[in-house]
This record gives sequence, C-alpha cells and structure tokens, in this order.
Amino acid sequence: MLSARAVAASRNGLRSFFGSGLTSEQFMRKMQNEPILDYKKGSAERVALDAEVKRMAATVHEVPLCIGDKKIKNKLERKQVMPSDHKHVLAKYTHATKEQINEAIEVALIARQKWERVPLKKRAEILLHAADLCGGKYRMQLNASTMLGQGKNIIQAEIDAACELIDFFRFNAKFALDLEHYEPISTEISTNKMMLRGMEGFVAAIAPFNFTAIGGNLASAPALMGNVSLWKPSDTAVLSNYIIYEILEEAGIPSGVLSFLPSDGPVFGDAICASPHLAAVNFTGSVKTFKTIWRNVADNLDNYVTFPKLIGECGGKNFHFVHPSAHLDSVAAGTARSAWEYSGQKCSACSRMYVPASVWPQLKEKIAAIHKDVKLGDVRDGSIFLSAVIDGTSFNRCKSYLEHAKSGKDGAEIVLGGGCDDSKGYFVQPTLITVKDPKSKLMTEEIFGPIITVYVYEDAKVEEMLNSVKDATPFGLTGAVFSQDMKFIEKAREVLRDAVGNLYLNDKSTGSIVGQQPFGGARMSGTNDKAGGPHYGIKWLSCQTEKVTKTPTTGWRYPSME
Ligand SMILES: NC(=O)c1ccc[n+]([C@@H]2O[C@H](COP(=O)([O-])OP(=O)(O)OC[C@H]3O[C@@H](n4cnc5c(N)ncnc54)[C@H](O)[C@@H]3O)[C@@H](O)[C@H]2O)c1
Ligand SMILES: N[C@@H](CCC=O)C(=O)O
Repeated sequence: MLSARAVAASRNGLRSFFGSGLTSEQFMRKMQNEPILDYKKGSAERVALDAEVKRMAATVHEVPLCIGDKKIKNKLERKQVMPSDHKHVLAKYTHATKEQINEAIEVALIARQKWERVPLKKRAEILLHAADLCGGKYRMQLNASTMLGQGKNIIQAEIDAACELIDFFRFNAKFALDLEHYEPISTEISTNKMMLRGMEGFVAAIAPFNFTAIGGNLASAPALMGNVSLWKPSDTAVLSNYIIYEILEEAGIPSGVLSFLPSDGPVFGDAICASPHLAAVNFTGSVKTFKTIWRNVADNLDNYVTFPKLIGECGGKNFHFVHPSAHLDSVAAGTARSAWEYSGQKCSACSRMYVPASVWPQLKEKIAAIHKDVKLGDVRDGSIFLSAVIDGTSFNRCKSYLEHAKSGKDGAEIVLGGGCDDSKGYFVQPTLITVKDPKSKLMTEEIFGPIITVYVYEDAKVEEMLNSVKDATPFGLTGAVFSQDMKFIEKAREVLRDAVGNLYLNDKSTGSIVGQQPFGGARMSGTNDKAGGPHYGIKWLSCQTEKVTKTPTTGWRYPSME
C-alpha cells in the first residue's frame, strides 16, 4: 500500500525518534488517531519544538504564489506578523492578481486530465505519505509556524497543525478507499459499475485563519477524490498553509493539481466565480463571506459548465446549558477551556452559557479560581494558556463587545477580565460577562474572542429555558448540556435536534476529533458536510454509472400488451 519513500520518510522522521504515533501502514490496519505529544519541559519533543520556534522566529520567511511548476516571489510586499508581537514580521508574501488566478485555473484544468485518471489507491498513497511527513520531519515546523503565526500555544498547535492534519490525511484516505467497496448489482443480462469520477472543472478551496489543518483538508480532500484545487489561504495563516503545500508536493502531488494562491478575498472570489469551470467551492470561514460567495455563484449561474457544489462551514454562537444537577467542577473546567483556550477563536468555542440561579454562585467561584491561574501572553512562553487574538480587526471587534458590556446595556456586568491592550500584541483578557437579557447581542452574535456571556435563569424555568435556547440564534454549530439527570439529557437531545450539528453531553463544546466526532453545523453555521467523517469524500465526486448489456435487447413490446 505505502510507497518505499513514504516508509523511509516515517522511519527517518522525528516521530520514530519520539516513539509516538503510527506509521500509515499501521494506521490502515488499526484506524487510530495520531497521539498528541505532551511537550513537558525537558522532553525530546519540547526541546525540538523550542529550537524550531527560535529558528523560525529568527527569519522572515518568503511565501511564494505556486502555479504549476512556478513559484512566484517577485514582490512579496505583504506581511504576516505575530499576533502576540505585531511588530515581528514572520513572513512576506504577495497577492495573486486576477490574471494569475485565471492562469492557475488553466494549469489546473490541464493537470486534471491526468490526475482524475490516476487510481484512487495511488492518490491515497500520496496523502498517507504526506501524513507521515507531517508526523515526522515536519511536525515541529508545522507547530512552530502555527504558534508564531496564528497565536496558538504549544498544545493547541499540536492538536491542530500536527494531529488533526495527520488525521485528516489518513482518515480521508481510508474512507475514500472504503467507498470503492460498493459495487452496483450486476445481473445475467447486464454488468454494472459505478466509477468514482472526480468533478469536471476545478475546486476553489478557501481557508480560514484559525485551523492550520482545515486549510490542508479543504484543498487536499477534493484532490484525493481526483479533483484539482486552487488553494486560497487566509492572509493571517499563509506560512503554516504553505508548509503543508510543500509537504504535499514532497509527498508526490503532481504539479498543477494544487495551486497555492494567497489573494485578496473578493479578487479571488470574483475570479473563481467568473470561470465557467468552477466545479465546487470548499469554504470555511464566516457566514458573511460564504453568503457573498453564494450570491456571486448565483449571479454567474448561466455561465457554468456544471452546477458548482457549494460547501461551507461557517460560524457559531455555541452554548453550554447547565442543569441544576450538573457536575460543577466539570462545567467550570470545560467552560474555561471552551471559552478561553485559543482565545475563543475556535468556531465551536462556548460563547454563551445558561446557568440555574441555585448553582451560579458556586459555579462562578469555581470559574473565577481557574481564571486566576490562567496566563495570557506571548506564544513563546510555554506557560501561557492563551495568547493574542489574530489581528487588529479582531481586537477591535472584541473591544467593542467589551465596551458594550461596560456600558451596562442589557444589564451586562463584567465578572472576570474585561481588559484589552494592543500595544505589543492583540491581547484580550479572558472575560466572563453576565446579562439580564438573554436576547442581548452578547448572547446572540459570534464574537470570536475569549469572551463568554452568562444568563442566569430561575431553576423552575429550566425546560422553558432549554426550549428558548433551541432557536435563540440563527446558528446551529455546537452546544453542550451538562446534567446528571438522564431524563433531562433525553429531553435536551430531542429539543436540540435541529439546533446543533455537534451535540456534547457532559462535555465542553469544542475539541472534535477526526473519525470520532465528524464536524459541522447546519442553519447559518454551514452546509454540515461533516469534515473528518466517512461521507465527506462523496462531496467531491461526480460518479459515472456504466451498464454493459451482455445480450442484445431486441424486443420492444410490454408483456401487458400481449
Ligand atoms: N464551521 C467550521 O467548521 C469552521 C471552522 C473554522 C472556522 N470557522 C469560522 O471561520 C470564521 C473565522 O475565519 P476567518 O476570519 O478567516 O473567516 P473569513 O470569512 O474572514 O475568511 C475566510 C476566507 O475567505 C476569504 N474571503 C474573504 N472574502 C472573500 C470573498 N469575497 N470571496 C472569496 N473568499 C473571500 C478570506 O480571505 C479567507 O481566506 C469564524 O466565523 C469561524 O466560526 C468555521
Ligand atoms: N474541530 C474544532 C473546530 C474547528 C473550528 O474552528 C473543534 O471542535 O474544536
């Protein structure tokens, strides 16, 4: 199954040195997630990561545009900075012009002719090889670039840039190969086949800043199924995404199958939507941007060769619902993690919480005790829990919500944190606010910062409260219910059936794992295609069914006519 090169790469990689993880061969036998390394002080992995962070921070990295065999580096006038030290330039890059995006489309369409005909097994081998490279010699580079560039602490970088990316590559390969097991029924008179054909045209893979692995998945999953992708990374994640692009190249993705195109969002969106060959958009980002893309496609609908598929995973206003019977220590720890880790910049981050009055004083104390110990700071400090938010726009957005809370509107009161400072990095304190109005914008709008708002309800109204949570926002991404009362859990399952794509029971609303909790939300949170699950690959196919008749059919009369 695995090429000799891939086996050699994993044997020579850091991973065997650390003694963690499986090779892809072992994975295909066992289907296990990539183990998360601990990075304890003094451990081999910590020493290696610290050295890589130092090395990466000492250079301004050059990120080119990649179109076919060309790596275009002529201007590089744009800068990716460190969120926790915004004067520190980490990488230089340029934006693709409309003409360059059109050139990438032409190159992709030529590459598609061969790539779509490469057997799935061979394409899967390339991803498995890439997984081994990510787990081995590139693990520290992926993590360091994600820490420095996107403001993740060590463990948040490891679970994203290393483990989730490796899992996406391996599980997607495995799930894709499983699809080949289906064979249509053949009979005495006909032999039937279904070919897992890629789509006619190209895929535009448009990535967010907050998960390195998502960028890699958006571009590579369609490619695995025989498609060609134009990969548009987020401006604030160009370096980590480019490292993945290079890994996929080294793993054997042929030239032209993937183009790497940092670009201005609307310029990229207009160029891909104007092409008659747009076969699909694989988007992850905000609702506003996805709606813009959808409208753009609709405006061009008469010009397409095929109906473009629109796959979008968007924002959320995720909740923790606390029942009076809840285990409060687990609510406190889960809420602090879900709301504040990675500065609340996971689409699944808990951003509103409903708590019964009887337990709020106790729960507040428990969360405050955690808050006291939580450290905010530069990503190069291994002891931090969270770092800066991604950029100035995000900082100002968080600041405006904090100001809203400080004004006391909606009965808002800041209970924990509430400060922010962008003099060195875009730092927003982990914050907890209470409101008297459950319809406050603090309870309904996605903030994407380390800010959680709590509404305290009367215990007697627990069911009424649960019913109101169901439709409290236009989103439908994640939500958690904490209750030791199993009858209430049963009720919550029923009430929240349409309200979330990922439901957590007695656990926090973040932390989905590929192959364990396939991820995605409906309503305004997206098209719910469940990345990390077995059905994701089907989205990228345009299957062809073939019927071969063994005996010539000459009759035309129905039996009923006799
Ligand atoms: N549901 C999920 O699985 C999931 C996962 C991660 C992030 N998200 C969501 O992503 C958002 C955060 O990411 P972000 O700030 O990078 O989102 P964003 O919408 O600002 O940007 C996403 C991407 O779209 C590009 N873009 C902007 N305008 C465009 C246009 N007109 N045409 C084409 N592309 C355009 C951006 O340059 C970027 O690459 C949050 O809302 C978060 O909830 C969702
Ligand atoms: N997989 C992630 C969500 C990705 C969105 O940002 C989680 O569940 O924490």
